[in-house]
Amino acid sequence: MGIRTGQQYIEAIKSRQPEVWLGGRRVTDVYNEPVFQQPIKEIAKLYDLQHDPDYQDRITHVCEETGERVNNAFLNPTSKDDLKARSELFEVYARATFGLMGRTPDFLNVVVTGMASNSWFLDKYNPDWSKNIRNYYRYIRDNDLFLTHAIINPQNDRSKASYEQEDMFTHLGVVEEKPEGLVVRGAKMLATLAPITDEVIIYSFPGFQPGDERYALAFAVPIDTPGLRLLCREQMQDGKRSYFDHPLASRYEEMDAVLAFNDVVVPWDRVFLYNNVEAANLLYPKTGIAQQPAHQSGVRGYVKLAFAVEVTCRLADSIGVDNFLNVQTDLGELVQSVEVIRSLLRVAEYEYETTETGEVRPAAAPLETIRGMLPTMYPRAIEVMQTIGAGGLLMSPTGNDFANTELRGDLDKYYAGRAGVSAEDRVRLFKLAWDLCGEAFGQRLLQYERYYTGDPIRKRAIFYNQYKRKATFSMVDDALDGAAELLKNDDKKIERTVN
Ligand SMILES: Cc1cc2nc3c(=O)[nH]c(=O)nc-3n(C[C@H](O)[C@H](O)[C@H](O)COP(=O)(O)OP(=O)(O)OC[C@H]3O[C@@H](n4cnc5c(N)ncnc54)[C@H](O)[C@@H]3O)c2cc1C
Repeated sequence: MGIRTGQQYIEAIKSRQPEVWLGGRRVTDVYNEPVFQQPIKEIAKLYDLQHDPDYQDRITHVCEETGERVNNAFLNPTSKDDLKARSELFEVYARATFGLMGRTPDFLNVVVTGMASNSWFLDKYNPDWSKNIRNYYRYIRDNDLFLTHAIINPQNDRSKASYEQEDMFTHLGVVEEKPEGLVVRGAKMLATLAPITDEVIIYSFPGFQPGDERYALAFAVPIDTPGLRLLCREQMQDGKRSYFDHPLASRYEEMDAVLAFNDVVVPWDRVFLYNNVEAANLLYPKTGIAQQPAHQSGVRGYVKLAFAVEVTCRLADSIGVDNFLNVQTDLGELVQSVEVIRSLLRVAEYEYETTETGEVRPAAAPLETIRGMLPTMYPRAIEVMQTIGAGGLLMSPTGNDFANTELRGDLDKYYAGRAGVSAEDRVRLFKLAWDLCGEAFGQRLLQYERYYTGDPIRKRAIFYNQYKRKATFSMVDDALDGAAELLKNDDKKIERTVN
């Protein structure tokens, strides 16, 4: 089939009945559930872009194996141009959603492509795993599927390993092997967009210990697999709020869910790794599933930061405060932070690495630096937005107020911005900003930037430790050696105090 249309994606959603729980009730019609409907349509637009003549060549390519057109997320990059093709896709999708939807289909499609093109790694442990991931890659590529993932154990007692938790199957683990597949039980989190996807893939960050064998697993199943329960967080909007009052929250809410597996049978041909602590710990470092998706996240994060900064600049301009030095300094800082991330991305793409098998990966250090810096840069942009918007963020009237002719005169007068900015334009802008910096929707976006791919605190510590293993810090020796050399000949001797 190759690239899907938005309508084909919607038909797929309508055809399935995943076990979705939301606010204490079972959702029986995902497509018509108000909170899911607009996000489904936003994802559908991304599928449609693949058929848009203005975008098709930029975000898709003809697959050598099938001759069909497929998304660039399924491209195994073997050159700098391939990386650029990937980057272009990431940016087109990110700009279509202002970077506010983190788990658009490209993200996990890149993960699976990375696993499949490094299947040699799994081959060492079990040739079936390697064959399974390659077949799965072909299946999602040729059917253009949308995946969610859950790689974290639920937050129970983090001081204990999975096997030490009170109930052996609190964290997702294997109960038994059957002829038809593995039976798995327990939970994983935090599957963003799960209710509106086609499939879920399970794998984990490294950190398994001996004793964790039953939890060391990777597999994929359809999202409506019997026994798989999707426990959604509280919705942040009811799906009925107006586009005038909530121009972003009404469109881009990404539902997150804990996945509870109640004796789910995973067919053997969908098992990619199982009962092997070493393989589970090496999956990330060996298969490029850190770097390739981090490229997507970096581009997406860059667009999201740039968007927040643009909103803040327009906010300041609309009420004439960007003539003040303090405001200019804050805005300058934000624009520079966008430039930092943009530059890091370009460095990552320019200083790419080629693996022994010929896969081209964006450089790890700049991508990891983006990962380390965005969790402070994005919240800072939001803080400046709150500071500059000040009380105005809280006093916006609604679309219904503007529609009321009795009020309209007052609104046009009291809510107008600087000369040339009408009341309606100013209020719409402030509402856009409030969705980002005040609404629960915006708080989730902030938390997303901090945690979407693991704990930034530990990740930065790991980054330093890896850096230290390679670094010699030799400039320090050069400086000390130079001074020691001079000391021999010079009269600037060590001063000694004589009592
Ligand atoms: C909005 C959002 C969307 C997400 N989407 C997805 C998704 O689609 N798929 C997915 O799999 N995951 C997703 N995640 C989950 C994300 O991977 C986790 O939030 C992240 O890995 C951090 O884990 P945690 O939330 O369990 O925090 P914890 O690991 O429980 O950490 C809690 C606190 O304790 C500290 N801490 C914990 N353990 C240690 C330790 N050993 N040493 C030192 N300090 C420690 C941490 O620094 C942190 O401050 C998402 C998260 C968010 C917020």
